Amino acid sequence: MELQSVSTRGRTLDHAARVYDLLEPLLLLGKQAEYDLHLLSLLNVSASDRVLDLGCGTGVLTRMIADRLNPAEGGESVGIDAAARMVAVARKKRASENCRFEVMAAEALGFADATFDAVVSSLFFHHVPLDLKESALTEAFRVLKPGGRLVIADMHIPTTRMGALVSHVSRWFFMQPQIGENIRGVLPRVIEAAGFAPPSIVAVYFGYIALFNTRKPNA
Ligand SMILES: C[S@@+](CC[C@H](N)C(=O)[O-])C[C@H]1O[C@@H](n2cnc3c(N)ncnc32)[C@H](O)[C@@H]1O
Repeated sequence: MELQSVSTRGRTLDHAARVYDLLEPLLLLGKQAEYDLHLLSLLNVSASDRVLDLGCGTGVLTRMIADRLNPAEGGESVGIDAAARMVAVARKKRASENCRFEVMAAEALGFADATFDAVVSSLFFHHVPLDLKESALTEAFRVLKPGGRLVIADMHIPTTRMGALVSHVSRWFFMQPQIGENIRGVLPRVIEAAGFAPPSIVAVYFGYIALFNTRKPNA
């Protein structure tokens, strides 16, 4: 049965699914793998962790996480994306015992409370308007266990001239007003408003992208 995309006001990438893995390295000058590795070092997964990747696209990060988990100990990496074609590509590249992909909107997660040890996301939050950023983070908080980690890579206030230039060009190129919200620095405020501890923030990729690292407080 053909997968169906879910309805969302986020900017989904069904139309780009086939070429995404070719385009992304060009747009990010091959830097994505570098900051995905940085994100993974902050995440520091244990073999038995259950990890959720929001807006997983073709599942590059979801698979990198799965490689660090042990299914025999319950380790599982789950990627969700609202775009059915992205999920179809991700599943084709790899779906295994401890690595699965679902069509789902980040603002309406179909998982029980306290299911995951960690939630991650790379370049998803600039695809959704402010109220969906808020709902997605409230949902991330709900599905995390107490003490669970949240690590996000996304556009933030540029810290270098080059970063400012790249963010203005990408706002124009992608015609996404939500990028403007990100570069005005809304994410840390929205992360805290969802109940998380204040995130630590590390600038990467010419100060154009930041890694936000925080936890759900212990109950
Ligand atoms: C720039 S891509 C990032 C993909 C992947 N995380 C990566 O780093 O390559 C953003 C993804 O968010 C997805 N998306 C947009 N709105 C969404 C929503 N409300 N819920 C879940 N995914 C969404 C898009 O379909 C797209 O695949």
